[in-house]
Amino acid sequence: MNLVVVSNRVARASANEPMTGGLAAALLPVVEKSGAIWVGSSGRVRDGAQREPFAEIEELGAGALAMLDLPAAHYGGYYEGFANSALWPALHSRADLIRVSQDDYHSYREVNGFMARALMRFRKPDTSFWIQDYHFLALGAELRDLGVTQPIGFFLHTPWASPATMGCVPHNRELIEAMLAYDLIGFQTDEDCANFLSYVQSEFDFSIVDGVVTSPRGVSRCQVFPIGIDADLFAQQAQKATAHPDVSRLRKSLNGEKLVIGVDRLDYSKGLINRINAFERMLTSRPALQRSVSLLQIATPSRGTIEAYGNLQGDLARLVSDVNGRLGEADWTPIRYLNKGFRQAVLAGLYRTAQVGLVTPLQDGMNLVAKEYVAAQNPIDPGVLVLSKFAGAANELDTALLVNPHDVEGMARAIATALAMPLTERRMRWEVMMGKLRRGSVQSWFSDFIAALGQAHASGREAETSDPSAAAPPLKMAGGWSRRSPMAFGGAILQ
Ligand SMILES: O=P(O)(O)OC[C@H]1O[C@H](O[C@H]2O[C@H](CO)[C@@H](O)[C@H](O)[C@H]2O)[C@H](O)[C@@H](O)[C@@H]1O
Ligand SMILES: O=c1ccn([C@@H]2O[C@H](COP(=O)(O)OP(=O)(O)O)[C@@H](O)[C@H]2O)c(=O)[nH]1
Repeated sequence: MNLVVVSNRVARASANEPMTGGLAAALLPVVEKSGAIWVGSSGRVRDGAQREPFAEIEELGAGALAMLDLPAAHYGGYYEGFANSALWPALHSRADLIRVSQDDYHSYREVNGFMARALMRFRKPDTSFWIQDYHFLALGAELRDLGVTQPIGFFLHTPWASPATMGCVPHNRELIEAMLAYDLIGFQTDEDCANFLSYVQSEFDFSIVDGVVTSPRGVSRCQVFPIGIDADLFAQQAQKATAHPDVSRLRKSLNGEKLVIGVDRLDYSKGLINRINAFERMLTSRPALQRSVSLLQIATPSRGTIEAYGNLQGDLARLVSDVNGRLGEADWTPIRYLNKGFRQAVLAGLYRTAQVGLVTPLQDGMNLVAKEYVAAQNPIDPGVLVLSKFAGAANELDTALLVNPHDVEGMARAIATALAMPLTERRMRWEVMMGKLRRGSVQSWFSDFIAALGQAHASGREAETSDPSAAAPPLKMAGGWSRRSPMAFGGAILQ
């Protein structure tokens, strides 16, 4: 089978540099092995109307990585604008942070259309397309407009918020209707899938049976596929990484202190302000812990040109400096705060050094850091994961200490409990989590989705041919054509 995977951000196997975000980190090893073509943004833009999109193509395992220069006139409106200042806040239940213009929406649609045209170059008769994330909600519909009748799947890496919150996104109705051009729509959790289906139910008069939506665009199956990691590989990396100079220097610098670790993009969804407040609360309400523990918070800069992110960076820097200034001593800094990224081969060793992993997002699609922290632990003496119940990962990692990230006092208590937890309890909790991580690997996430995509496409086609009303010629929808039959395009029939 030929597979084309599409995402905004891609990762280069050769780069050997810190990953920016879980999507790229998760996809790299599996796409590499699958022989698929992975298409995404190069991070560069190009002026003018491009007849043939410019793509830098390099080998990726048995397949290839194609990095496209996106149109200069639309990149900002698409990425910083509609994707990250309308969809991202809404998907993370922060409709109050939506800031977009009509032009941003136009740019978002332009880039989705541009990507669809660019993908035609990689299309063969047996190609399946797998589109990733909220940057490309309308890409499936754009591909159908170009006559693509092959399987097209979509996976959302973020949460899907309540219908009321998603209803705050400008143009939500036409955008979500366009999503029904996908054969398979994948979510991280049952709650995300249920929220999506209740939006569809409340806005449209389409049949929904067992997660299958039948609309004039065709048949779309909605299903849950929690993304995983390669836990055993991560465990090996962590063991090796203890010899890395960055890790051994950290160990030496601890002088017997315990370590709590947080690793996040600098994003308001990650709950960083509440986390720092909770760590401070733990130290002030339990003075005996002062000097005996510190927090290493890695906060990798992200989407820095967006106002909400810039504000957060300033607020966080001030808060950390205030806590360190008030509580620190000449020989003890309560919070070691870093605005840079580490390669996973080093990160794995940092996780293993820490007695507590602190992962407390206000909302998170999955949160791979939580899974990586668990996988990196020494089985003989594992650390404790303190995990927000609003991270997708909490569904599987339910023997972590689950916390409400809005409850600062509760989090302070949980961190103190984690620091004092006896070995037998730590082992018992860790073994359960590690077993689940092994069973829900990123490899099975990938192959389960691809298998379900084939089935969804086949059964959708079957349903369309057995339903007399589906035998009608392709339906012209407000936003394009249905997938019911190939359409003429540029003088040729594209199949
Ligand atoms: O590409 P960026 O704008 O720099 O952002 C990085 C990625 O952030 C989001 O990651 C999500 O995917 C993870 C893997 O499934 C998941 O664990 C996490 O909860 C999500 O936040 C975003 O969805 C990606 O598109 C970005 O590339
Ligand atoms: O310095 C860093 C910080 C993070 N990461 C990786 O970035 C990903 C973050 O993914 P997660 O799902 O936790 O959150 P996202 O940033 O995608 O919202 C994880 O795989 C981390 O290993 C990394 O390689 N180096």
